[in-house]
Amino acid sequence: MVSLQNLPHTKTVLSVVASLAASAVLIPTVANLRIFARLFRPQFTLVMEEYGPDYYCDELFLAAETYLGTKWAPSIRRIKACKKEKEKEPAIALDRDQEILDVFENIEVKWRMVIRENSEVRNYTLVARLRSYELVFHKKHKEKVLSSYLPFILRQAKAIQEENKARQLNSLGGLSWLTSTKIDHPMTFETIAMDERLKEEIIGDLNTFVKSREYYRKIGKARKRGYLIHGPPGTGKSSLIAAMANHLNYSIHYLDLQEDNFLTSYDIRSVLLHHLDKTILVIKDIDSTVTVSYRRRRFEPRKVVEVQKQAMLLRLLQFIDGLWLPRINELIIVVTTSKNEKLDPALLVPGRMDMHIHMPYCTFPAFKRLARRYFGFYDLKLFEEIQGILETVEVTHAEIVRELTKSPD
Ligand SMILES: Nc1ncnc2c1ncn2[C@@H]1O[C@H](COP(=O)(O)OP(=O)(O)OP(=O)(O)O)[C@@H](O)[C@H]1O
Repeated sequence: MVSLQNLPHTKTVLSVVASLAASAVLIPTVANLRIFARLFRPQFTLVMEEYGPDYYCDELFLAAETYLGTKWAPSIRRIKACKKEKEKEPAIALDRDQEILDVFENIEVKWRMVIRENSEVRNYTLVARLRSYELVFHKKHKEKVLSSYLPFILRQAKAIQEENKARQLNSLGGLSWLTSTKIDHPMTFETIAMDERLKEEIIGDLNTFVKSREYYRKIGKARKRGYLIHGPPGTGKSSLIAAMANHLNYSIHYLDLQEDNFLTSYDIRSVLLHHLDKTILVIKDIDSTVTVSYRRRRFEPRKVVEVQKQAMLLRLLQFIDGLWLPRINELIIVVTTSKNEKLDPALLVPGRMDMHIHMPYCTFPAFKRLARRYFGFYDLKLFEEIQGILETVEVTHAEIVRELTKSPD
């Protein structure tokens, strides 16, 4: 909640000034002159309270807290530190009555943290302590502070929060996402061995997607991009997903389409609505079938049926494309298969999966990259022979890595 106070009130100022001026003439002390100067300083104070009228945490207050947490000033004597589970580092915040000076495009502003005891009831809740940030600046900068500085604070805070967010690996347990671990996969686009032109194409596509928020908003579509990765087991499909997540700084959600309860549209909806933001939703081995047991009505016996994963995936994609999912904000869907020829043509129509990526058996350039990564070799006489062999046999990257890492020699 933000309120702008023109301090001090003109009438009060004039009357106080009149009496002060009178006394200042009689006793022109330094203290009097200071008070005099302060009263004339044309300041505005912008107040940002923690809670809005509906007792919702105010976005601007939180942004200010995040932004100021990165600022340090010798004047600060007391700070607060707290850490949320999903964050990498503890967050630092100003404590009561602490002040920070900031300069933005030659404008000087002063931030102050204020805590008031309070007995106000908001939305049936007693707010006992009201925290707020006060921003003090010269009144001639009012327009600039409102139109440039505050948006700058919001942007900065978002970037800091993103940076501090620990990326996670999640999988579906029942109908909710379980966080198993933090992503710490070393694979990057630098280390993955694959066709260089294809790699550049994927990086370009990902970068365009990330930058196209405005475009998706304009066309009114859910902001998602689908990648189909196909190739034999061990050629780097999962490694590519890790490289994509590392490149984008996204989390990963594994969706195992085995769940019995994944049959109803309601379930799909509740699973997806769980704020899948800045994440890669991974569905592996889409060519396979899953055995699902279900019952149509409550007292009927359960039936066991074989369901094509692709049918479930299609349904999921239709839901995501549907209008009821605009809340999904930056979602990348990656499906993998080792049998591309078994895929349902409906899945391959343009717009369903935006990019088809083939991960073939290991080629000679890919081998050289692996050798360089594991041994630091750039060239060897033996390479000629290996090149000849790779042209005649089908060998996966995983097999080569296993051989290369058998012994340090
Ligand atoms: N293209 C690659 N570049 C670098 N390392 C690779 C590559 N492909 C495979 N590897 C190595 O082999 C291991 C297994 O590969 P990965 O799991 O990515 O293959 P996959 O195609 O996803 O296999 P699957 O289909 O069985 O899941 C990786 O952890 C990595 O060490």
